[in-house]
Amino acid sequence: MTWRSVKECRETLSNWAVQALVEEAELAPKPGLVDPEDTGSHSDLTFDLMVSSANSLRETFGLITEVSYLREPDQRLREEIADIGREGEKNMMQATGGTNTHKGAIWVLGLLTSSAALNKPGVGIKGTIQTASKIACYPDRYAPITTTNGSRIYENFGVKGARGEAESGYPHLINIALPMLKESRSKGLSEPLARLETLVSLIAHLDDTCILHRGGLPALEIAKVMAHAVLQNGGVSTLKGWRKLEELNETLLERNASPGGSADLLAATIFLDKITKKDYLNKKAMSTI
Ligand SMILES: CC(C)(COP(=O)(O)OP(=O)(O)OC[C@H]1O[C@@H](n2cnc3c(N)ncnc32)[C@H](O)[C@@H]1O)[C@@H](O)C(=O)NCCC(=O)NCCS
Ligand SMILES: Nc1ncnc2c1ncn2[C@@H]1O[C@H](COP(=O)(O)OP(=O)(O)OP(=O)(O)O)[C@@H](O)[C@H]1O
Repeated sequence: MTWRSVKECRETLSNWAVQALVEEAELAPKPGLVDPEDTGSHSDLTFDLMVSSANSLRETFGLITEVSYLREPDQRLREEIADIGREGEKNMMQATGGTNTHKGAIWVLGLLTSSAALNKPGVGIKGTIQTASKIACYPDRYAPITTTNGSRIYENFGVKGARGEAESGYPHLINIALPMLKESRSKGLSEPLARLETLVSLIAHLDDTCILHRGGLPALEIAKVMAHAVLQNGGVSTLKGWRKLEELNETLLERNASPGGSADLLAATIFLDKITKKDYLNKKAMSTI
């Protein structure tokens, strides 16, 4: 099986990446994060801004798809998509008037769209993640030497954040988010509840540098404990679990903390879910050779 053309590949994958970001933003009520009901811990973000930022990234994901199309993962590809990703960050900053809406999301969805474009469709979720990780492991030789929230966190806490998650093969996608989405659906949860449960399970496990840089280690620890409490009390589809989710939200707001890394990995989970949809695999997006 293969794509009919690079154009089809580009349009399909960039649409799904943008759609995954929009669906992540639309999910509510997310603790500490921007959604249609409130802006969580973010005084400089709105739901409309998240959606227009997501749409402004279609070109970035499209270009990444195009340069990756049926290539091998190698150092040159890594550097080409790093360049496009950095340009995408600049465009995002322009589209939002200087606010970071999707930096972490550009990183993970950039790597995944690149991987999905260079692999043939049908390689599956694990294959797509493995190649994305392989690309991330090549050194980014032209990365500007600047201090970022992530670099400060690494110096202070030794936590590797978004880069470490990619280089180690996305363990929180493989071991936490994807199994939780599957399990929640098989228990009969509605799609929004299954996604919310997936987000909570990510918060319970991830060393999220977004929480760390806003609230320090105490915020990260309490967020994990309280997210675990949601799951231990039956999850988001039960009254007790829902109360715990509200408590988690209140605590994150009190500490001005936001699980942006978990939100990015939820968007990645939604994207990966789309690439295994049967209509895409059987007929819609490709021909069989
Ligand atoms: C690696 C990245 C994220 C930069 O790291 P940096 O230290 O500057 O990130 P910073 O801390 O400012 O933001 C990272 C964001 O990642 C997310 N995040 C935080 N923790 C985690 C985690 N444990 N796992 C996954 N994502 C996380 C959050 O949204 C957070 O805000 C990336 O932006 C980058 O290197 N870009 C260069 C362009 C590039 O190579 N692109 C390639 C594909 S597009
Ligand atoms: N729905 C969402 N709400 C808020 N953040 C999200 C959401 N979805 C994804 N994110 C991620 O959260 C990160 C935004 O975090 P944050 O606002 O803390 O930005 P920052 O620039 O790291 O911090 P600061 O604004 O404090 O300097 C982005 O990298 C983005 O990918």
